[in-house]
Amino acid sequence: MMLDYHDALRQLLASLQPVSDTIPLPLDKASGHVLAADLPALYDTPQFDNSAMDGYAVADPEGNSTRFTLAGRIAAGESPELTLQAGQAARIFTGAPVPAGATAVVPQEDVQTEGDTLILAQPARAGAHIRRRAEEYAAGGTLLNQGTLLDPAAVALAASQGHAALPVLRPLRVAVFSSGNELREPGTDLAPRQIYDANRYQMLAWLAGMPVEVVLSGCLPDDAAITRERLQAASTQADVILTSGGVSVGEEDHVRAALADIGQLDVWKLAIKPGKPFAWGSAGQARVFMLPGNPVATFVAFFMLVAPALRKLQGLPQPEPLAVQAVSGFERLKREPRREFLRAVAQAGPDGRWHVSALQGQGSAMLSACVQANVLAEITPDTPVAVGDPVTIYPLPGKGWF
Ligand SMILES: Nc1nc2c(c(=O)[nH]1)N[C@H]1C(S)=C(S)[C@@H](COP(=O)(O)OP(=O)(O)OC[C@H]3O[C@@H](n4cnc5c(N)ncnc54)[C@H](O)[C@@H]3O)O[C@H]1N2
Ligand code: MOO
Repeated sequence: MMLDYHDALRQLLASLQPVSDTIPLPLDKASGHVLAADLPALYDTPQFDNSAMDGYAVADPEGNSTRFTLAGRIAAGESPELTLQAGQAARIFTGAPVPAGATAVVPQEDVQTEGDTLILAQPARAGAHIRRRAEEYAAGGTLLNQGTLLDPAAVALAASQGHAALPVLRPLRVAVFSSGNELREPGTDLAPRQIYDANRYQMLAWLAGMPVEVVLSGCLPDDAAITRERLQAASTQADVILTSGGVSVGEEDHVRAALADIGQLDVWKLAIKPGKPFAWGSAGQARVFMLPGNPVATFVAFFMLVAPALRKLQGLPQPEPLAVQAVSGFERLKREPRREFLRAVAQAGPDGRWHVSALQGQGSAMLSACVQANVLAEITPDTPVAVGDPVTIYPLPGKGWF
């Protein structure tokens, strides 16, 4: 009995332990990595009461004045000597420290000036447009929690508190192999019946968006002894070994057999389409993921299984692919016993829901639909789909959403 996708993903993720080694990375290299320890708030944020607007700081303790006498000017970066007395105002700019005595800031669009007199249409609300010291963070607290993905917002927050380097989980070391005697390197000549190696470059492209270090990359020949040797050598250098091809049932499919010889094969074959012969296991300390050779099977298996596994190994708290509910704009009468992931296009409808249409060219050798698709649409086993039926979609990266 082949495992269902959802059971397989659960089982796979449960079997993986995130890396634990920590390295420091400078801020400009930290994006996409996972924070390995809580990061302290070093300063109050903001550090001082400051203006949220270009305008005027006013001292109106009673909250009923509309006329003030201008008594000074404060720009960002300056330390005001000034203390405003009731009835006084100071010209002020966004980010500049609010002088002692000020009760509010009034944006410049809302005032008139006559010589040294500032005139408001109505009294300012107490505290208006003043960003208070420590209103966001107090020094000594936690700025970012361990396990946070260092996205642009988190990097900016760390920088805003003066952290120049961040402790992150060390990048995974990954080895990437395609396999097959028919494969040639792009840029070289093709002999008859040879094809170019698309899958190794596909896998490298998936990895390019992740905080990993590719330590080995190559093409394995259809040769049992060489495949064993290369995988064995990779297992001493890599945390993760990815292979594509040679995992099905043909006599020239040596990769799975090689893993069984040098390590351990945990699972082979899932009830998914495409991607059925997907397998995983381990060799020494290395986790091994074997992707089927058909390029679309590699695509689906990488996105739906390998990428979540890598996210788990990298310490991310929610490694599963994002699932979104949509409405089918297509009909599919076929009953397929494997759970299918169709290449599809989702668009927001006027009803505020996502509407999804399946692309032409669903063959597992047809990469063109992967290029056009912005989602994979999940078809439940043995279940026909009618227009208007609910469908789960998985947004693909690099298609304009993330
Ligand atoms: N008798 C059976 N045959 C096949 C079965 C099966 O259950 N019984 N499963 C089919 C399915 S489903 C898939 S998917 C493929 C996967 O097979 P392999 O992982 O062993 O892959 P290969 O046989 O090596 O190659 C399949 C196909 O993909 C092309 N390929 C391989 N690597 C690359 C690459 N790096 N770049 C571009 N194209 C690649 C290869 O030339 C073949 O055309 O098995 C089915 N067969
Ligand atoms: O699983 Mo295969 O991927 O159907 O082509």
